[in-house]
Amino acid sequence: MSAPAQRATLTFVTGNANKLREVKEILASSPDFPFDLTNQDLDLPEIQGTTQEVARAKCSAAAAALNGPCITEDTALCFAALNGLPGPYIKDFMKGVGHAGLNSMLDGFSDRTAHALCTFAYCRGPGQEVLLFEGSTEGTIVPARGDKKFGWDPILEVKGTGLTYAEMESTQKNTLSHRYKALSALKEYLCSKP
Ligand SMILES: O=c1nc[nH]c2c1ncn2[C@H]1C[C@H](O)[C@@H](COP(=O)(O)OP(=O)(O)OP(=O)(O)O)O1
Ligand SMILES: [Mg+2]
Repeated sequence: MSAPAQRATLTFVTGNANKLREVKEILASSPDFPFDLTNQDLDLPEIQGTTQEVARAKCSAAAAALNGPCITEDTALCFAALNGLPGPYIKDFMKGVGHAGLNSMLDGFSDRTAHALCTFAYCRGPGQEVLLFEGSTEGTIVPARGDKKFGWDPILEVKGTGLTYAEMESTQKNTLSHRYKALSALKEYLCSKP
């Protein structure tokens, strides 16, 4: 009887326990994912710039710090009326003004639509190219509804569902979310790689 093939390990660098939980939940239904996922929380600088620039810089820094392959993930919340802002700066906005403040920022605008944008970045090691995989989900900014356990989930009502992310079961969020779509793209790449 032959021993089971040894699977390589891929480190997901994040300090966000909810991201890690969702990524594990999504990958649980993907037995074909070609890596065992581990996690490290590294304190990495997050630069200012486009979502792609932020994602590349963070993943390069993570691969250098780990001296090995890794993935990182950046999530932006982009308001149409504000040309995509807060975008990658949503963490500071959440901390600074919270759900009610994010709603107030759109008062005076007729357009309250937004999209959640997830960017996975993959780097094979220090100095190597960073590859990006994006996923986006459309919605509308609404007064908070549902469980307050994950970030801005209560204020994004997902287009076509009538529900905020926070009102959904995790199984529903994990089949239509920005994170699910970006992770599917990453998975497709990793599974097709020779
Ligand atoms: O699905 C989500 N539903 C609701 N809120 C979310 C989601 N995904 C990220 N978030 C929050 C966390 C943080 O306030 C900001 C993104 O900032 P971001 O730098 O990507 O995340 P982070 O610093 O918490 O973790 P990490 O160590 O991976 O950088 O939006
Ligand atoms: Mg961060």
